[in-house]
Amino acid sequence: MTNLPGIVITGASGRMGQMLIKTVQASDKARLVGVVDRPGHDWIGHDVGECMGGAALGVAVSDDPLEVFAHAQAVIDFTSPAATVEFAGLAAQARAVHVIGTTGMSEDDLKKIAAAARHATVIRAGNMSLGVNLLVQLTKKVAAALDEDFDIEVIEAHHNKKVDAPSGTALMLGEAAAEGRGVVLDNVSDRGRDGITGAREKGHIGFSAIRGGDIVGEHDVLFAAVGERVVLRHVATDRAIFARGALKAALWGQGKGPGEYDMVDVLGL
Ligand SMILES: NC(=O)C1=CN([C@@H]2O[C@H](COP(=O)(O)OP(=O)(O)OC[C@H]3O[C@@H](n4cnc5c(N)ncnc54)[C@H](OP(=O)(O)O)[C@@H]3O)[C@@H](O)[C@H]2O)C=CC1
Ligand SMILES: O=C(O)C1=N[C@H](C(=O)O)C[C@H](O)C1
Repeated sequence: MTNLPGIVITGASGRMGQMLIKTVQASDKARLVGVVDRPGHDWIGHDVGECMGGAALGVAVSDDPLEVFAHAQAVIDFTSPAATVEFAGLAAQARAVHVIGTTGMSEDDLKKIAAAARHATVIRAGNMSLGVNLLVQLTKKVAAALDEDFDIEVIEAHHNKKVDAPSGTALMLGEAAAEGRGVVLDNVSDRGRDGITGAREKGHIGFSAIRGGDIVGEHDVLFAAVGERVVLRHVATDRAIFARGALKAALWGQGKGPGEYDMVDVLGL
């Protein structure tokens, strides 16, 4: 039992943090060795199981990531860009696999994570579910098959607490569509249309974001031509799909060399 990879969860009190803790706890392939939350959070020092309203798990919430990472084989991190950049350096120092689900990262954040991945195993994806990663592959194929007479639009919907847009998943889908078409997304991306925008430019890839209620995550890739439309869709109804994917990544990463990997590597898609 004690030979099982030890996992640390950051952002313990968050929506994904709590789901990840339950997922690791229920697994017979890994053990929960630590959880981290922000300094000053009222869970610090208390048993995380009790904080979550259940039975004690024998794991206290810490505000000292480096001390906790030192006991882990993997850190699963769904927090904020600033926290994730800090954790990337600390996980590398502790020689723990860093699984990153955090979205909304800037180019500068991504450079810092790439730097950490020069001497650490980092697995990062804007969506850890099997279904979305399959949709990414399908999007690439459909975009390669259809010409610019088909306008590509990525439409996403999430809960009203989400802080970043477009979602990490929408960006993955946009990148896949651009790759399928043989173009660079940054050169053809249409985001945040408002006012007198002019007619849609041929070849562009548009993004729209809906925010409301408790929507877990919904993504459509629309290929719209004159007289017909193709729609590829993924609907998440339970955050457990992301947590299962993240745990799978943490286990897959054991023994892998330094580098930045994604869920396509993990799932072998
Ligand atoms: N890749 C994927 O499959 C998925 C990715 N996500 C992404 O994961 C991220 C988190 O989502 P969600 O759980 O809904 O968000 P929440 O806001 O519910 O959770 C984030 C948690 O991280 C904590 N946190 C922030 N900064 C620190 C820090 N410096 N040290 C420790 N903890 C910190 C927050 O604490 P506090 O509240 O005090 O700020 C909070 O508890 C988002 O970027 C989201 O887009 C979500 C689902 C799936
Ligand atoms: O913030 C969320 O909730 C989600 N974030 C990820 C994203 O930005 O795509 C994944 C999922 O859609 C849920």
